[in-house]
Amino acid sequence: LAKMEEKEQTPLQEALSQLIRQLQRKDPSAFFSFPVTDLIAPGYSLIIKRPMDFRTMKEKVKKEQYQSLEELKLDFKVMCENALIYNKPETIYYRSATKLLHSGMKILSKVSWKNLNNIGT
Ligand SMILES: CC(=O)c1cc(-c2ccccn2)c2ncccn12
Repeated sequence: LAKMEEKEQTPLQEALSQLIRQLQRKDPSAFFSFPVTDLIAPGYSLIIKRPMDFRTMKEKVKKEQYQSLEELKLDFKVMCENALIYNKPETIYYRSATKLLHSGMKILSKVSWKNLNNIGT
């Protein structure tokens, strides 16, 4: 399909996209919406080995690169932990990451893979 004609999402992809939308609501400042660049964060790419952000997660859903909810949970945790590694505790990014990690894991612990799998069955 040409880029313009979006492919129909499977029920699973739809559920995962909805989950990411829920998690993004916990990042009102949109600090985690896009990949962190070395431009805004000097030395970032040298310090952070596994960068992750919500846009990348959404792309992975579209490319059906998540085989399980666990893999999405892992990317979410890595995204938050990267911010705790790179940023100093007193920064807004560190504080936002702490809050996002807690609120996000609450959301993710409520979602069971089973009911995600049963969608559309
Ligand atoms: C998530 C993160 O570590 C982050 C996001 C940002 C960010 C994200 C959007 C707009 C401006 N800054 C940022 N800036 C400097 C240092 C770290 N960051």
